[in-house]
Amino acid sequence: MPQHSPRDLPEGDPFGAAALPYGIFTTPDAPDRPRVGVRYGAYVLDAAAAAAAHGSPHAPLLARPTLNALMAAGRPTWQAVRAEIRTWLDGSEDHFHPLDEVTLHLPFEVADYVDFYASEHHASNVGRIFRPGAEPLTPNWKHLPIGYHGRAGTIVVSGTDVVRPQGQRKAPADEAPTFGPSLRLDIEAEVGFVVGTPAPENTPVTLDGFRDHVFGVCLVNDWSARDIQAWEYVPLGPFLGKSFATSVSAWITPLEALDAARTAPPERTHALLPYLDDSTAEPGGIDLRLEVTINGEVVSRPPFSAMYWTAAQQLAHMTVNGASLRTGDFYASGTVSGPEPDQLGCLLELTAGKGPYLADGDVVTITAWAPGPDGTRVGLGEVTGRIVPARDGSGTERC
Ligand SMILES: O=C(O)/C=C/C(=O)CC(=O)CC(=O)O
Ligand SMILES: [Ca+2]
Ligand SMILES: [Mg+2]
Repeated sequence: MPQHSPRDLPEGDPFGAAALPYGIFTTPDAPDRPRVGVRYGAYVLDAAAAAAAHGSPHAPLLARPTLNALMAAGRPTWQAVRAEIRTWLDGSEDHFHPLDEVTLHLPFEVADYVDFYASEHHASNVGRIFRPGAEPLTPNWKHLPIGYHGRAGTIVVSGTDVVRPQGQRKAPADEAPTFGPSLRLDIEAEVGFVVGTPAPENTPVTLDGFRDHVFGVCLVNDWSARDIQAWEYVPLGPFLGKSFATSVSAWITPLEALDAARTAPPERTHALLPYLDDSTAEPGGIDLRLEVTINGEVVSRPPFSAMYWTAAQQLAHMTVNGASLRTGDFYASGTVSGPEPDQLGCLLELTAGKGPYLADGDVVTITAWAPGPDGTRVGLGEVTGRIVPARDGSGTERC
């Protein structure tokens, strides 16, 4: 049944009271006034307007063009605001806007961006393709969550077109590199974690500190130009092959909404150093069911519960050297791939390195949901993007 009023939430809607993700939106009558919204079914609750109408002390955190002020306010405030929002859901209908009548914006100002490599299935598959003949997993892989620093300034909100990147490519058999549009443009289905509470330098975040620092979770597509990447990445890792654009969903799901989806990570095959040892910590895995479609056709259903390294371990690792955390720091899980052939999170793996990769005009959409309390579902929204031709206008066939 379509939702004619915010009060008619359809049974089983994944954007019910158990989810309540945050975003930043504008309405056509006030395009210059981005503010905090909360998704409820097919509607966006204007949290700033509802807070003002209810005399909430948190109104100033919500009448903002990004989530950063709310994110910086810390976990007790996140809990208080979420509890208040639940009481506003049956308030004035004037505070709700149909989702298809609003514009959604990049929900937070990104500070630093790190991308990890936490799926054993993905890392092994990619290792076999990129480094045939070598051990697929490097000797450090089971001892630390491998990551690299990405480009914060090119993170874009879902719905933004992605211009096919250009750069140097050189296949092993080529005599010299050539310059041009990437011919092996790929996706990476990932889950992102948004830091709210900062941490000063030289105070590493423990596994238990994860909940106090991470505000919420979103979906990520780490677009990857495999030809550029394969030629440039030795020895310092990914650079221009990934820095042209990274798409994130418009909705940030509060960590608390995923409590019922917590699950034990895969069994650890190697003893971990104390700061990463999660054998006695609360279950660090999260049961998120991702689905990847290209031009409307499902190509994969990657299970996030299969990730070897957890988001809590990644945060502990990121800060163990004394590095500080800022509000808006953002880290992505790494490509989510499961053990089955229909659970792989990128075309490199789905096509065993042979392609085809993305063609101009292709639309890639990643969605996900998690089990919520009492048999409900918690939707994570979607991250979508369309490939548009390289800036030099050269046509690129499906390749
Ligand atoms: O060289 C490799 O093994 C591959 C590296 C990546 O593609 C990096 C990356 O983005 C990792 C990930 O998403 O899991
Ligand atoms: Ca990645
Ligand atoms: Mg990227």
